Amino acid sequence: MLELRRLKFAYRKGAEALTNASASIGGGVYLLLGENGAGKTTLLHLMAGLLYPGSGECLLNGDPIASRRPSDMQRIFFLGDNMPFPGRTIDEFVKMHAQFFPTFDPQLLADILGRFGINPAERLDGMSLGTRKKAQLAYALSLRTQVLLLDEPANGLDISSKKLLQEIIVENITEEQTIIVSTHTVWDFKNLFDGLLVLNHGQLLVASTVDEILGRIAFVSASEPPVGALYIERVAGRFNAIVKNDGDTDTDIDYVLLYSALMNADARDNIVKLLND
Ligand SMILES: Nc1ncnc2c1ncn2[C@@H]1O[C@H](COP(=O)(O)OP(=O)(O)OP(=O)(O)O)[C@@H](O)[C@H]1O
Repeated sequence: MLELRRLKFAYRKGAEALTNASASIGGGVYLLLGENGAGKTTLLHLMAGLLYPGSGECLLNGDPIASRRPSDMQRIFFLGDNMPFPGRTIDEFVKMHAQFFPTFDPQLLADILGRFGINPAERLDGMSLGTRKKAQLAYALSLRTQVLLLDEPANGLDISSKKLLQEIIVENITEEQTIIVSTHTVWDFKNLFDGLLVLNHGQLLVASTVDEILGRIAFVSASEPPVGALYIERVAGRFNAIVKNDGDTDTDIDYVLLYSALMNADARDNIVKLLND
């Protein structure tokens, strides 16, 4: 379990990049959304122990991650966008680094590399951007850490690789694992997520499971604007709306509509209040 307790962070010469973030994040795959500069990478770095909170805490199983206890560091892996992977080949990189992670599963690495069509003896510096990214993702997933933080994992991947990545994650995630995926392209993995985190100008507006969200609000499409809707968008003559879920209306989550609503100053407060009450 990851817990954020009134977590704050400011870069030396900047405004606060994260303001009073509080949340409890259990197992499952979470989508992390926010505009450019909203604080997503900052939050992932705090969760990985790569940054120290200005105040507040980020806890893993009750331990402050900022203490960087080896037993906690072995449970967390952060894969950034464009991260350098020193070593000539994946095999060589794994020999140098994977030993730090007791949960590393070499069979899973071989399996994922095989499914992506990557030879572990292939030189990393000769790989295309997308192939290198797939090799890095294969390594990250095969570490089987309790927490896996993926910053823009779909960057550089072709359409079939994105589909395959989604399948591999679904097949391999265990109940104890939390995977947080920061991405600007939700539709790449739209059936993958169990939860949602939304940042806006350093404020964590939403940190909920999809089930919790759908228990509070419903997503409807109608030929007339629904009365009392929390947010409405008109698309191709229809009204796509977010409404309060008073009963047990069963709808699918529309991440793009919810995100647009949360970025809309008129709709934001009511929806955030409803989701967090
Ligand atoms: N090293 C740094 N020094 C100073 N300010 C920084 C630094 N890194 C980020 N910031 C600032 O902190 C804020 C949050 O940045 P962050 O990189 O966390 O956003 P982000 O949501 O990941 O953005 P993007 O979607 O563009 O990757 C921004 O205002 C950014 O300018």
